[in-house]
Amino acid sequence: MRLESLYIENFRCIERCDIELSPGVNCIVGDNASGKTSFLEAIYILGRGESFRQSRLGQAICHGSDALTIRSRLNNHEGSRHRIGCHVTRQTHQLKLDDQAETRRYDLISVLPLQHIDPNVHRLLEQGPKYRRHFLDWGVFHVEHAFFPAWRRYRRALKQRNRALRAHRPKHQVIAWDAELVQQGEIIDACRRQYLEHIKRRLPVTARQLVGDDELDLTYHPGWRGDEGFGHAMASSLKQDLRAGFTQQGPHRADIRVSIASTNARDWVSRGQQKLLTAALLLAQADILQSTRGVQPVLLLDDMAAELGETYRAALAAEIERLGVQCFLTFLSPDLIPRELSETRMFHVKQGRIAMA
Ligand SMILES: Nc1ncnc2c1ncn2[C@@H]1O[C@H](COP(=O)(O)OP(=O)(O)OP(=O)(O)O)[C@@H](O)[C@H]1O
Repeated sequence: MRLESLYIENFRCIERCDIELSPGVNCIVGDNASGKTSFLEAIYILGRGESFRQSRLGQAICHGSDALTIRSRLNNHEGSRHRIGCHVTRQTHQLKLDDQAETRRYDLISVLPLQHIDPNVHRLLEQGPKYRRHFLDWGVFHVEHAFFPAWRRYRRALKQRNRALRAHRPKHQVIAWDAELVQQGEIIDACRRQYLEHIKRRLPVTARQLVGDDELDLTYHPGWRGDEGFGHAMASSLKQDLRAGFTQQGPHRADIRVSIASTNARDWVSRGQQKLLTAALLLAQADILQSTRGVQPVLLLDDMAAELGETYRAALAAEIERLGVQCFLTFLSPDLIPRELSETRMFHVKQGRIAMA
């Protein structure tokens, strides 16, 4: 999928922007606080229906305005075209895909798969399992069709079971949810395992080069103990669940371990290497999406030069070039744009005004 155009009105410091985009590499260049991240954020909102800044969308309305608007025309290489948009007021927000009466976040995510690589991307390795589950499930969602319905049913059953546990309801009201949890949990688990095999096969050369001859490996932890399956693990942890007041085992606790030469990667590599390794994992996902579903994701890379020297920047740029997908990269200065990126369209941003260079 590619964005042909982008229209932004009253979004953070961007009062108005109406531009045609390159189907390849788009570089957004400007000083600190000029509006580069806001530009990427606007695209992210179109593809996800929410912001990566974790604030309510209403807070992104330009100070002094009542509403913000973001719109784009999209096309894919097979010629299918879409229009997506988002209109936000202080009270409400409305997402719109083509002429659909009601657009859900699910519709946007399906039509515009976005891969976002920000300066904190290394937290995927450093921080809690939530980030790694999120990473895994982004790919599983787009590639394994059985995943999303199972995930939705699992979440619903988990919520009910936890509610029963918290309220100290009788045991039979708690275990009434177990069959559904186990059935859907096993589908989620199978989808994740299958997807992880794709990742292992496609982890780009960038990552292999990064860790030299040492072995880079990903190990999946399903979220429960023992080898006898989720049903068995769930039954044997009932007593602890009743005591704790929540469901302690299951796919909602899954994790993946990224290791190099059998050592956890976060304890082994430098911050710059962590960043490159994480970016390589995310780019592998983009690669899988293209090769298995023929869908091209859009890449958003915020300040890719931060903490990366020339060699690492060149390696990352070469990988982006190889993928050949549409991407948006921000830079503080044009000198930081790697030479490996060919045919780039450059936009200058100054105090929220965006113009083609
Ligand atoms: N709702 C808003 N209305 C107006 N301006 C806002 C709003 N929210 C944020 N801003 C401002 O927008 C400016 C641009 O922020 P942005 O994060 O896009 O900059 P940036 O170019 O990515 O900067 P850096 O290179 O320092 O990361 C900031 O000065 C910020 O204070």
